[in-house]
Amino acid sequence: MTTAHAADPVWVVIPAAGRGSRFGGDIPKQYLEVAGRPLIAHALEVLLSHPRVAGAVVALAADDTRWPNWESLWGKPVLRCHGGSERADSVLAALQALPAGVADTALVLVHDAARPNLRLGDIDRLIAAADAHADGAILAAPVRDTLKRADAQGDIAATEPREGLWRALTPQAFRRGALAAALERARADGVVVTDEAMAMERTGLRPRLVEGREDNIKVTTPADLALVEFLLGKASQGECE
Ligand SMILES: Nc1ccn([C@@H]2O[C@H](COP(=O)(O)OP(=O)(O)OP(=O)(O)O)[C@@H](O)[C@H]2O)c(=O)n1
Ligand SMILES: C[C@](O)(CO)[C@H](O)COP(=O)(O)O
Repeated sequence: MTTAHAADPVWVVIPAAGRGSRFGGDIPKQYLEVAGRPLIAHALEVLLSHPRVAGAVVALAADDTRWPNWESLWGKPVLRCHGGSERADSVLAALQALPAGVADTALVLVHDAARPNLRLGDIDRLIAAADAHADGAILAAPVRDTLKRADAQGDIAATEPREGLWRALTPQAFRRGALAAALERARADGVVVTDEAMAMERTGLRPRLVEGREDNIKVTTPADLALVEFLLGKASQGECE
């Protein structure tokens, strides 16, 4: 498998077609206003501000009425497509919606719309790792807590070893053609992959883990919102770089 060259343009895919069922509420969480802007705007803008990034495709729900019709940000194209019933379907649809001139060897960064607190330093290190590692790379955070397995009653059944365990974050960086093929293969096998790396691992590849910021959190429940609001406020003041 070929590796990307350091000057090649990188494209961004943002899965943003989720319903936010765990979050609840009437507004899909990706459109909740946080630190003065919709959640989806924060990560999209920091990704598009990176000099290697050429543009983005955002996967939206077919009945999405809240997309602000951005067609470009930072002078770069922001395209959109309809997502699917699973996150992986939305990612695959966005890969297929990339402009025709984007090569199969082009590096694509897949990033959750629900992760607004992304920093340029993490993007830099992820792209550098993916440029150099043919199997791709993902941002991740080492598990620092003791892990317990629950029984049916919600009591502790076991303590699981945490050595070598990491929490997968996003962006996850892979080459367009290889990622699309891996996602199509998982779909054909009837396997729902929960991240892009899982699809690539299924084909025998071993993507590189790149330690990312612990505060690159995914807004999943209302409890996450206050923390993200605080973190984005600090980021806007130039802190926590
Ligand atoms: N069919 C789907 C499901 C999820 N996503 C996106 O994938 C990201 C991470 O998913 P998650 O946090 O689970 O979002 P939701 O699926 O909306 O949340 P829930 O599982 O609570 O419904 C989100 O940006 C979400 O919009 C997507 O594009 N298409
Ligand atoms: C892709 C991801 O954010 C990596 O941790 C995670 O798998 C998304 O899970 P979700 O249940 O779709 O939010």
